[in-house]
Amino acid sequence: MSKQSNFSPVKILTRLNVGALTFNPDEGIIRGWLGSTPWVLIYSSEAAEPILSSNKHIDKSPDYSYLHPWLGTGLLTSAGQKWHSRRKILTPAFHFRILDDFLDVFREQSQVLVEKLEKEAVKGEPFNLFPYITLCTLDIICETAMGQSVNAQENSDSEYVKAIYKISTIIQNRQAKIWLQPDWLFRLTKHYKEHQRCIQILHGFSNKENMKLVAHFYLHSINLGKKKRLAFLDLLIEASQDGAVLSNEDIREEVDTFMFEGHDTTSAAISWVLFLLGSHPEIQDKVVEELDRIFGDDEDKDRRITMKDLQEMRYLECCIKDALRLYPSVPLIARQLREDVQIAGYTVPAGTTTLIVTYMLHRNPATWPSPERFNPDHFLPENCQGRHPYAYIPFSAGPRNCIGQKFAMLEEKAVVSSVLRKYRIKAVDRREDLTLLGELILRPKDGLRVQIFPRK
Ligand code: HEM
Repeated sequence: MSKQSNFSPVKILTRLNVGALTFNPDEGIIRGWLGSTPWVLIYSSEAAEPILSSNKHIDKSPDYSYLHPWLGTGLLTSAGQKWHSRRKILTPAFHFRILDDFLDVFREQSQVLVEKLEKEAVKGEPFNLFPYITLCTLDIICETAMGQSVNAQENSDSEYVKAIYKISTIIQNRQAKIWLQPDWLFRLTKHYKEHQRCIQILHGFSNKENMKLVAHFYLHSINLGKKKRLAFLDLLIEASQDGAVLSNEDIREEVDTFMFEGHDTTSAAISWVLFLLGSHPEIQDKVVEELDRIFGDDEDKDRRITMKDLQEMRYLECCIKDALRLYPSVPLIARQLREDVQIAGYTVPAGTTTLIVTYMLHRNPATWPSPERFNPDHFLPENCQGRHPYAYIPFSAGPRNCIGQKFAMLEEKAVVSSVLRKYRIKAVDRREDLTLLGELILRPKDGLRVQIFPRK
C-alpha cells in the first residue's frame, strides 16, 4: 500500500530484500524519505512487534485513501474511535457458529468451479488458473456478504463483476503511478470518469441489495420458526438497531469492505497454493493421501464436505500456510505513527509512515532457513514451537489483524480440496519465470498456467 514509482513494486521489494538482508540483516529496519515524508521499512519480527502489538499505532497510512471513494471509512480504512467501535460490532459476525452456516456456500461454489474446470481437464492443455478461482471467490463473498449471488462463474460479463475488476485496476494504477495520486490531477484523466462509473455501479448494487435484504430480514424476524442462511449483511442490519448504531451508509461501507477484502485476497491465496502443489507433485500426493483418509475410497467418496472434514485437513493447512508465507496476498502493511515509538533501539518519530513488508519478513533467513523453498513442514506443530509470534503475519497481527482469517482458511480448504479430489494439477509456468505485481494484492502479472487431469 505504499506510494510507488512506475516500476514493478515486487521487483523493488525483491531488490530491497536482497539489499536489506545483505547490509542490515539483524535489525530488520531501514529508514528513508519520499519527498518530505519520512518512512521506515520493517522486515523482522522483532521490529514489527512494537507496531503490530500496539493499540496506539493502528492508523493506516494516507495511501489507503485511494480506497475511500469506494469503501468509505469502513473497518479496513477507518481510524481511532470509529475503528474501535466498528471492530466491536463486527467481531461477532465472524463467530465459528456463523462460519458454519457459510460452509454450504463454499461447497456449492466449489462445485460450480469443479464443473467449470472440466472443459480444461478434457482438453488437457495449459491454461491460466487465476480467473477461474477469482470468479469462484467472488461468488462466495457475494453470497456470504450480501446473501445474493452475482453468478460470476456463470456470467463473468455481469456489470458488477466488471466494475469490481475495473476499479481494482484503477486503484492499483494510482498506487503505482505517482502522477495519478493527487486528486486534482487524477480528475483530469480518463481514469477518473471510469472510476466514478464503477463507484456508481458498486454502490448501486450494495444499496439496492441492502434495501431488499432489510425487507427480507424483517420478514424473517417475524417468521422466526423458519431457518434462513444469514449473510454478513443481515447480521449488520441486526446490529444496526434501526439505524441507532449503524446507518444504512455505515452498513454499505462494511459490505463493500468485505467484498473488497474478502475476494481478491482469497483468490490469490487459493491460486498460489494450487500452483505450488502443481509444482511439487510429491507434496500434492501427500495432500491427496490425507483427503483419501478423510473421505475414504468407498462409494461415499464424493460426499459433501463437513466442518469436521475441514478441521481434519491438517497437512493441507500447512500447505496453505506456506503458500501464504511465500506469496502473502497482502504483501505490505502501512501504518502512520501518531506517537514516537522505539524500534530496534531507534526512536522512530510520530508522523513516520511504517511499511511492514510481509513479503520480506517471511523470507528472513533468521526464521526461515532456505526461505524460497516451498516447505509445508514449516507449519508442523513441532516446527512452530518457539517461533516468534510476529514471524508469520499473512493476516497481519495484533488488534488490527484480519477479521476474516478463519473464514479465509475454511474457504481455502473447501475450494482447494474440492479441486484436488477431482483433478491432478500440474504447473506449467516455473516460479522463477513469473513476474509478480505487488499492488493492492500480490499476484502474478501473466497469471498462473497449469494443466489438470481427471483423477481415476
Ligand atoms: C487469504 C485471505 C486473506 C488474507 C491474506 C487477508 C489479509 C489481511 C491483512 C494483512 C489485513 C491487514 C491489512 C492492513 O492492516 O492494511 C486484513 C484486514 C482485514 N481483512 Fe483480511 N485477509 C484475507 C481474507 C479476508 C476475508 C475473507 C475477509 C472478509 C470476509 C477479510 C476482511 C478483512 C477486514 C474487514 C480487514 C480490516 C480489519 C481491521 O482493520 O480491523 N479478509 N486482511
